[in-house]
Amino acid sequence: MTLTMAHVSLFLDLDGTLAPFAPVPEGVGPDAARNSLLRDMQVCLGGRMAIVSGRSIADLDRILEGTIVAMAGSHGLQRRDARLDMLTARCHPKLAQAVREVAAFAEKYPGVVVETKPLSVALHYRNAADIDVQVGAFADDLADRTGLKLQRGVMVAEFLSPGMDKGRAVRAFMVEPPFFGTMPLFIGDDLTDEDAFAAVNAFGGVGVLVGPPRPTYARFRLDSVDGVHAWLAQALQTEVFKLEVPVGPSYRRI
Ligand SMILES: O=P(O)(O)OC[C@H]1O[C@H](O[C@H]2O[C@H](CO)[C@@H](O)[C@H](O)[C@H]2O)[C@H](O)[C@@H](O)[C@@H]1O
Repeated sequence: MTLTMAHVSLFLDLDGTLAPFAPVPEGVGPDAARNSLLRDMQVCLGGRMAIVSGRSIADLDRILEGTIVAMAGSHGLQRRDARLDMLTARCHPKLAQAVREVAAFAEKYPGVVVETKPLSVALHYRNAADIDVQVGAFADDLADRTGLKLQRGVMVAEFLSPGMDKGRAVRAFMVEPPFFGTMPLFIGDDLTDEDAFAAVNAFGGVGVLVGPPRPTYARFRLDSVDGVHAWLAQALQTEVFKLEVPVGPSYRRI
């Protein structure tokens, strides 16, 4: 499948898609080559490009050096539109309690990293021993007691205000200029990106999964972060997005 750039809006996840994983969240920093590629892509698409991430917008600006205009951060709880207007959800009244309880849980398990964000708290256990079961029980209970939404990703449990996700963020961009009326393309790797894959499908667009095949709403696949960079560079040169590797019928959820 080949998509002419002039008809496309591009939505990109950050961690695992544009940036390789690091042991801790702050381990991801600015990268001159990546940021220059994204800047060029934003210009080439006439601003029809947005980063859609679980990170806060302030953190995205740190990593991307403030060069990208449209962004959804904190899984859509924060959104900066193409006119630079900011929309931010209210902080959940039980967030402070969740931060305390997550910190207390982390003290029991070496390697667990707590990331406190403006509108959520994430418990990362990428570097901890096999504690999936303990995290699962703790996270379900905390979400039940606080009313916070539990968002699971790969080796992470995050607690945030209910009501938003990456799919809703993509939908919000798609009804505004300069995105309105174009075909959305979403590139992402994590479970949290599935809402966005489903959203682009509803707009007649296409999702691209980064990494090995898995059950997904995405229709195409790229192998790795390096593969995403090379694919974006090729698109800039040719002014078309070429989608060559289907995700495989047995993995398609739709
Ligand atoms: O939606 P994304 O842009 O993919 O962001 C998802 C989360 O990414 C970050 O955590 C992940 O990457 C870290 C750095 O590589 C890694 O240490 C951690 O284990 C991963 O879960 C970020 O820190 C989170 O805030 C984002 O929600």
